[in-house]
Amino acid sequence: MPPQLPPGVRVHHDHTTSPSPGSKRRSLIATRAFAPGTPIATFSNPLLALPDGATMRTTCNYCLRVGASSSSSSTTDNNKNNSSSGDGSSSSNGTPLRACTACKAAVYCGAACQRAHWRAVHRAECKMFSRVRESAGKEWLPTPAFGGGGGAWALEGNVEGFRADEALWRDFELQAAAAAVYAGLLESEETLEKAREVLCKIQTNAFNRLDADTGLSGIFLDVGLAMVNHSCVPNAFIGFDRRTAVLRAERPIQEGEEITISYIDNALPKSARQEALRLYHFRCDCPRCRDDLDVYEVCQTSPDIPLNSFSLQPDLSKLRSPPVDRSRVSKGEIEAIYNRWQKLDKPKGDDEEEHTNLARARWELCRPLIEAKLWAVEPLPTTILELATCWQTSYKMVVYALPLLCFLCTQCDPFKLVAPFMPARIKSIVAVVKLLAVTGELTASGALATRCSHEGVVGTLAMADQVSMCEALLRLAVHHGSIGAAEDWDVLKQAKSMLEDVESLEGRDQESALVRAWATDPEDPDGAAFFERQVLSPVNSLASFAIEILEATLRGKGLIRK
Ligand SMILES: C[S@@+](CC[C@H](N)C(=O)[O-])C[C@H]1O[C@@H](n2cnc3c(N)ncnc32)[C@H](O)[C@@H]1O
Repeated sequence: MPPQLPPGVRVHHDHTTSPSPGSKRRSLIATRAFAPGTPIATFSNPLLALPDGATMRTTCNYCLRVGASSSSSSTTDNNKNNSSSGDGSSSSNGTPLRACTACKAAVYCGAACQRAHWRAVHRAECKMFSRVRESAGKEWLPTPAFGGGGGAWALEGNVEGFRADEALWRDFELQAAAAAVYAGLLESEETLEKAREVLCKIQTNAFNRLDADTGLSGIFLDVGLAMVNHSCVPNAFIGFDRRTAVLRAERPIQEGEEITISYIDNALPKSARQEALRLYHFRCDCPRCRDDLDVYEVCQTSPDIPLNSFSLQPDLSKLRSPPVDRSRVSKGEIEAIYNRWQKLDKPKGDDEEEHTNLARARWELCRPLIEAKLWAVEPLPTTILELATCWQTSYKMVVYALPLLCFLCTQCDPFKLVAPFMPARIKSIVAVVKLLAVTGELTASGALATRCSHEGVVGTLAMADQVSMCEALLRLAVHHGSIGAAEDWDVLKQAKSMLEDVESLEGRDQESALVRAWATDPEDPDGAAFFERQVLSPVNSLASFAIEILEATLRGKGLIRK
């Protein structure tokens, strides 16, 4: 039985090339045209939706939102006949989780999620968990990442490919044996073979939803969504909202066109992408791989460039012909830089000094990219982002995180992710707003210069209308977030709530009207001039200090006064 597919998509079977290597077998095809950002299809009846092992006790087992740690002494209702709305709508972010009183393995953020999970899967597994708990004599047990059967439809498993990977196959053999014991099944060769096949299918078709910003965690497998193939220049992307996955267009999609997503971080250099795709057992033949294109080359031809008229990179000519000097560094050198960068040891804890030392080593490795101004080429943007993330929570460095994030929003993100509604772009903008809230207070109290020795940063912030900057940036985030993300996405909810706060400030009627005029029509002359002068200009000015701040901090010269 083929999977039940939502409207908007169909499965295409590649019969002609069936067993040939490189054949995609099945693909998901659009049954109508989709504009960038539009939802293509929603998948809300997953075969598997589990927290992963590490987050099992901190994630609601039904809605998969992260909560506070679980309490095993709970007395939650485990009434098997109880029906409920079961929509799992309670937000469990930070909510204490309660364990099922019978098995103590599954945890929930509330009774609605517990009832819904009971109906969906838990009634079939609860007794088994209890039995294993009794025989193991432990208070609680992890849910095995094995279940659901995976055989509801003939999912691709690449079993022979996995079998050829000795270390991984040994791991699958162990997991399969453990799963058979767990499920109380006879450890016959037939059972173990089936279990291994299920593990291969999960590995091939499930999505890992771990995302600290959304508060989502876990493994998600839907047999319809599992028909989407990979491309490093995808035309679609997936967003998760609790137990639902929404497939959205990233680029314009025509009726009859294959829908593709990226299984990996597609901004990585080619060999790193190939390594990341190794577990999927195919050789990618997308244009990025075929011609070994870098992010700027992919960006230059992206049909999404015009969407940036309403963004922090509204100069579309920069996106069409990026100001980079490729002659200074070869693609082979970039591969080598990335490999060396990845091998550097990461600090185990939160020690700021250790993180700065790592950033210093990474920054030096990136020097050829810096000299060629290839700001959006990995591993440079990740080096900057990780440092900015570390500085955001540092009393000493928080102000310096602002130029770094402005730089990422203007010089890196739009080239890496051309569609402005991509969640990573929105996250960076909201991060800038949060930092402006800090610098705004420091400016108002006169304390900014005591926390930042860079006169350019202090001067720019002193001259800026930081509240209007926040308002305009939040409008960008809310506009694009409403296109590319779930309404319930924490970052979007924060942006909406901060926008309400800013709009409710008194004495800003004129500024608010101009921001609104620009947000309604970016071509409106007064609104556009206001955005250019009060938002874009200070954001670009702050961004222009990022590299010298990084050089000064990471090359040990102390922060320069400019
Ligand atoms: C999630 S499944 C996608 C659906 C799959 N084509 C099928 O027929 O079931 C992932 C598997 O599809 C195949 N696949 C995905 N993208 C591909 C691509 N671009 N080229 C060739 N095979 C691909 C690989 O075998 C991969 O392990």
